Amino acid sequence: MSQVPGHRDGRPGTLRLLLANPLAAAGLAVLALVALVALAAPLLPLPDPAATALGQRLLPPLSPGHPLGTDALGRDLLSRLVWGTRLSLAVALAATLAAALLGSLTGLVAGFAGGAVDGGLMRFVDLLMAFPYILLALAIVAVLGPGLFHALLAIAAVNVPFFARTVRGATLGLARRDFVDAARLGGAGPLALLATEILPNVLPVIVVTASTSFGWMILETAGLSFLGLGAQPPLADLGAMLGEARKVMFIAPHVSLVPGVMVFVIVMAINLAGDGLRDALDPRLRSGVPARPAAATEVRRDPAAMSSAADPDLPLQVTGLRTEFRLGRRSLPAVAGVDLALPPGARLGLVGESGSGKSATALSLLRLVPSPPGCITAGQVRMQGRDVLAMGREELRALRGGRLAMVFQDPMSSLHPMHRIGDQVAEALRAHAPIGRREARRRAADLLARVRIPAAERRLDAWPHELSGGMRQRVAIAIALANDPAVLVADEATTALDVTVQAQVLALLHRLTEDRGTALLFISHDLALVGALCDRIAVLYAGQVVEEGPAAALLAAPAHPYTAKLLDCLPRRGGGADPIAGLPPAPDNLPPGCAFAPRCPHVQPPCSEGPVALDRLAPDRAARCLFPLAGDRR
Ligand SMILES: Nc1ncnc2c1ncn2[C@@H]1O[C@H](COP(=O)(O)OP(=O)(O)OP(=O)(O)O)[C@@H](O)[C@H]1O
Repeated sequence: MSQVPGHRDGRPGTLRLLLANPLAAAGLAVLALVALVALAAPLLPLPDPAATALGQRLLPPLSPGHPLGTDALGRDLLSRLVWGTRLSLAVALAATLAAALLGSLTGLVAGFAGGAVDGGLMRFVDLLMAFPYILLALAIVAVLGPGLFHALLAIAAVNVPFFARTVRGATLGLARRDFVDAARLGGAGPLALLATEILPNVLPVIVVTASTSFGWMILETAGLSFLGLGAQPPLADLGAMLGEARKVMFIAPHVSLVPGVMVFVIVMAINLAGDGLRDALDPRLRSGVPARPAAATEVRRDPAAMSSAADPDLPLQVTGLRTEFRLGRRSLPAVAGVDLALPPGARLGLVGESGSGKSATALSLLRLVPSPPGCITAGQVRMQGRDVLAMGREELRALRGGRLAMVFQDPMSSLHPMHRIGDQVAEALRAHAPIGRREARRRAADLLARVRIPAAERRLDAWPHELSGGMRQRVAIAIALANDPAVLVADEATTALDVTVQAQVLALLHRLTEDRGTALLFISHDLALVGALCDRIAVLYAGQVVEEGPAAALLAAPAHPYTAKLLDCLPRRGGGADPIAGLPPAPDNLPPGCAFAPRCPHVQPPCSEGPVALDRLAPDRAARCLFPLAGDRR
């Protein structure tokens, strides 16, 4: 793939992202134009903005020599507008920089240091915020005396608290995060932590706060000048122009309209550009257009390449599924043509190394891969014959958490911390069935009992943080089971649990498939765990199934060298594990031929010649290998 110049990873830069957002680009263009004209004011063939000509008072726009007319003293409005804009922009910019610097520093120190430092600094900030800001600014100017510089100081001072509070909030959230603790453990001092760990994360917040405050500062400067406390004659910024125009507002409205429209245009342009900047600076939104992920993964399939062999009896049938992540001009095929079939009550294990595409496959089934950057580009996901990838919004909403449910790795992030668990289970029930609160609560208690939560009735009122990790995962499973799903997808659902709890959750999942005929897709990197639970296993490598078959047969005699190597990685009693040499390839940089060839101990020249198909070895086994292991080679 070709790359965007200047960006190693091919992602678009901030400016390109900003320009890709039409509103932000329009705001930026208007702002650039206004700033350019203001900067070029001394070079433009404009009359002196302070030169009065009483004989030419209040000329209307389009008068000869005065395109925007004149004011009450006969001064040229166009010239005053350009010079006034220049002054307003300069004051607002200086005040923004001063407030951003002082406020951000206060917020950073308060949020990072905590304790008495935080208390002292924030009480002072609260004190400043206790006064209406315009009153405070008036008070400051009253003490210092009128004048543009004093207005600048007043406006900067009243905006310090906004920066301080915003930056402190962002810093507080970051200061106790694991990556900061890791840097602290690595020996970084407080200053280094602030500069290298916290500041880069807070910077987008500062930039966005500054960009929105800039608009406010233009209005505030205009406000003070309008009241006669800012720019003093003959100097005039936009606010002073408005103040002077007030007296002739009814006989010559254009005199106030000219600066008024300019204030409106600048403030709108700044807000639009500021919004776009916030999106462009957020690395999570950098992967394409600056937008938040859509409610469902985008599907862009070639209709001509759709297969039609649907089996209406299968709870889940995946054919040729292909999911890509589009990062600028790069395209990472995380799922590269996956086929899976789950009959009722089946337990299919999906295993593979980190990055092999397990989660991307699982999320694609529910169309939960974030778009952008994710996009499903080929294949079908059928539930009882209906193609999930062709479903509309409502149908998809009913399906998720209904017939097709999912359990994630970390129950703490899937459970809402502010709702009692009984309410969360009841909500899952009520989202899919028209039942009352009392009935939902009764069924919620049944569900908690079904997932073996002791004293289920009492636990309904517990908060997520009051439960152990294992209990939380059971609640997540209870929510997934609320609507008796035909298919349950469990993505690393037991990875965060200790072995005894893990065994209990596995037993629970096993019983579910046996008792209710729920088909289970169990995703894990742990082959032993998958072997203990599942009746079939599919091994994923570089987004493709490389081997599939009954669990016992596949574990006893793997056919693909990758499966064999994965088995070697399992710790053995009395001996260590044997890790696989090398690293999995990047999805967008696969070797020609078999993706495992560069790491394969049995590689032969034909392996690197061209794509390798998933071949049937027996009626119920398949491997994507030209030289599958057999007999003593296994
Ligand atoms: N939001 C994303 N943007 C860009 N690339 C992504 C994104 N999510 C996943 N990928 C890439 O897709 C590939 C597959 O990732 P996936 O999360 O499916 O792997 P996995 O097998 O589930 O790994 P793990 O076991 O570590 O969770 C990886 O190369 C990963 O870097």
